[in-house]
Order: sequence, then C-alpha cells, then structure tokens
Amino acid sequence: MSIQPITEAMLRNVIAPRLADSHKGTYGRLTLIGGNAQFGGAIIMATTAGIYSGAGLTTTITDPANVTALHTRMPEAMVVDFNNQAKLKELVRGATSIVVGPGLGNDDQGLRILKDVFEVVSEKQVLIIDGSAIDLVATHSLMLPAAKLIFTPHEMEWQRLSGIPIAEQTVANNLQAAAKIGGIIVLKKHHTQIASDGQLFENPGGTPAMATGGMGDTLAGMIGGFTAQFADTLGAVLAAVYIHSQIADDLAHNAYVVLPTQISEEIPWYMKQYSLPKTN
Ligand SMILES: NC(=O)C1=CN([C@@H]2O[C@H](COP(=O)(O)OP(=O)(O)OC[C@H]3O[C@@H](n4cnc5c(N)ncnc54)[C@H](OP(=O)(O)O)[C@@H]3O)[C@@H](O)[C@H]2O)[C@@H](O)CC1
Ligand SMILES: Nc1ncnc2c1ncn2[C@@H]1O[C@H](COP(=O)(O)OP(=O)(O)O)[C@@H](O)[C@H]1O
Ligand SMILES: [Mg+2]
Repeated sequence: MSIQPITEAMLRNVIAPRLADSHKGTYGRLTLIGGNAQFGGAIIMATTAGIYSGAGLTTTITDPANVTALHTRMPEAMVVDFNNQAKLKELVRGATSIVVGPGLGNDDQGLRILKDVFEVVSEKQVLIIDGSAIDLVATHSLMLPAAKLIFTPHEMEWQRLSGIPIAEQTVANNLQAAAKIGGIIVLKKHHTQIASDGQLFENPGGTPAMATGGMGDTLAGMIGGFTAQFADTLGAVLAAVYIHSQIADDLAHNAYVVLPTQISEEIPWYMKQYSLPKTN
C-alpha cells in the first residue's frame, strides 16, 4: 500500500477562485451541532473555523448556555437551541454539510441529538462525525446513516470506533477497519492519515505546538466549511487538513504554542493563495 502525501497541487485543484456571479447560497449551508453546558468552547471553535473557511451560511445548534458567547465571538453565525428537536431536524435537512460532535457530550442528551441527526440526514449531504459523536457511535453501536460520512477521530477515538488498540494502529489494520466502517476516516495525530476507498493520504505537516484543546474542533469546522463549498469532498478534506497544520507550522516558527482560534483567523489568507494561479 502506497501512502500519498497531500500536495499543494491537490489543494489548487480544489480551492477555486470565487465567481463574480455568485451569492452566499452558492457557498453552502453549514450546520454544526454540539457544545453542551460543559464544552461550549468546542462548538464555538468549530463554528469559527467553518465561517473563516468561507461557508456561505452557518447555523450552530447548541446548549442555550452558549448562545451569548457564540454570538459575541461570531455574530456571523445563526444559533438554535439544541433542545428544539423540530428546528434541529429542519436545519439538518437543509444543510449542505453537517458537523456533529464537538463538545456534544456522550450522555443521554448527546445520544438523543445524534440519533435525530442520523434520522434525517440524507445521501447527498456531507456528515462530519467528530469528538463525542464518535464515542456515541462506538458505545451504542449506532447504525450509520446513508450520507457522505467523514469521521475525524484522534487515536483514542479511533481505538473506540475501530476496536484497534493504539499500539496496534498500523496502516494495514487501519485500512481494514476503515473499509468496514466506510466513508472518509481522518485519523488525527502527528502526520494525520486520511483513508478513503482503499486509498491512504498523509499530511506532511503539523507540529506539537498544535497539541492544545480545541485544535480538532477547529479542524472539524474547517472540513465542514470546505465541504460545504467544494464539490470534491475528498479533495476538500485533504485541503482542510493540510491548511490547518500549515498555518500552525508557520505560526510555530516564532511561537511555542498555537491557539486554535489563531489558526481560524489565518484561513482566508491561505485559501486565497491556493486559489491564485501558480506564479513559478
Ligand atoms: N474547550 C472545549 O470546550 C473543549 C471541548 N472538547 C470536547 O471534549 C469532548 C471530549 O474530547 P477529548 O478528546 O477531550 O476526550 P477523550 O475522547 O476522552 O480523549 C482523551 C483521552 O484519549 C487519550 N488519548 C490517546 N491518544 C490521544 C490522542 N492522539 N489525542 C488525544 N487524546 C488521546 C487521552 O490520553 P491522556 O491525555 O490521558 O494521555 C485521554 O485519555 C469532545 O466532545 C471534544 O470536542 C475538547 O475538544 C477540548 C476543548
Ligand atoms: N504533536 C502533534 N503534531 C501534529 N499535530 C498534532 C499534534 N498534537 C495534536 N495535533 C493535531 O491537533 C488536533 C487534535 O485533535 P483533538 O484531539 O480532536 O483536539 P480537540 O478535541 O481538543 O479539539 C489534530 O488535528 C492533531 O492532528
Ligand atoms: Mg476532538
């Protein structure tokens, strides 16, 4: 099995210049679901990343305790109470891409919300399953819905989802489990690996300056924003993974630690560079 490094040429194929004849509806509807009373920051960071990645319209469904904080940080986001089951289902149905799990919590409340998402999501939609949602799928052996599924586990979440202990997470074992689960698996670690349809890609970048809470929540939001805009779902995932760590690597030249929200603020500048014709 050959491992393909993610290249900048791949990103240039995905991140197209915006067309003059377009509007916010052209760039996708992103719905993010998560953030219980304890983990509000996770969904705020995911939302921030989705908006800075250029999603046309973003709605966040979260615990009411997080609404003021989210609005204060990101007035661009629309917000809905995650106890409003009817509204949640409507917003999932209307989304281009859905991110579920950052800070959702793996208790009964989180389980009820995840089941509602799985009930209404459909084949043409992208569904990114992160954080607590991965744990809930693993713990309750949930049936996966027909959708363009993207899982974003760290190594412990991958252990829970695949049953492979971290020490035995070899390329061969991971690919076998990924084929069984289906969809795109983004196994997050130093040099994150992405499995899709028997292919394996590796992120050449990344730094321990990224090892701080919220970094994965930010990546989940980026993948949401990228897949909402770009029709090539695998290409969008690879581009998001690459830019996420490229920004961190650049900031880490002069900084001991890189904050997730600092990464989000840089995303539009990097996307612009990849959308321009190559000069040399
Ligand atoms: N500000 C907020 O609101 C934040 C909210 N968050 C939200 O919290 C929820 C729980 O997510 P979680 O990732 O914090 O907890 P969990 O899934 O139990 O994993 C930790 C366990 O796994 C182990 N471990 C082994 N390998 C590992 C690896 N490569 N990467 C990471 N861990 C690894 C690790 O080992 P140890 O640290 O003990 O060595 C530990 O035992 C989720 O919804 C998330 O979105 C967070 O994003 C933080 C900011
Ligand atoms: N040492 C490291 N080298 C490269 N990337 C790292 C390192 N540590 C963490 N990361 C990256 O940070 C993110 C951590 O994700 P995750 O554990 O889900 O964070 P959280 O749930 O706190 O938001 C992943 O994208 C991972 O690749
Ligand atoms: Mg995480």
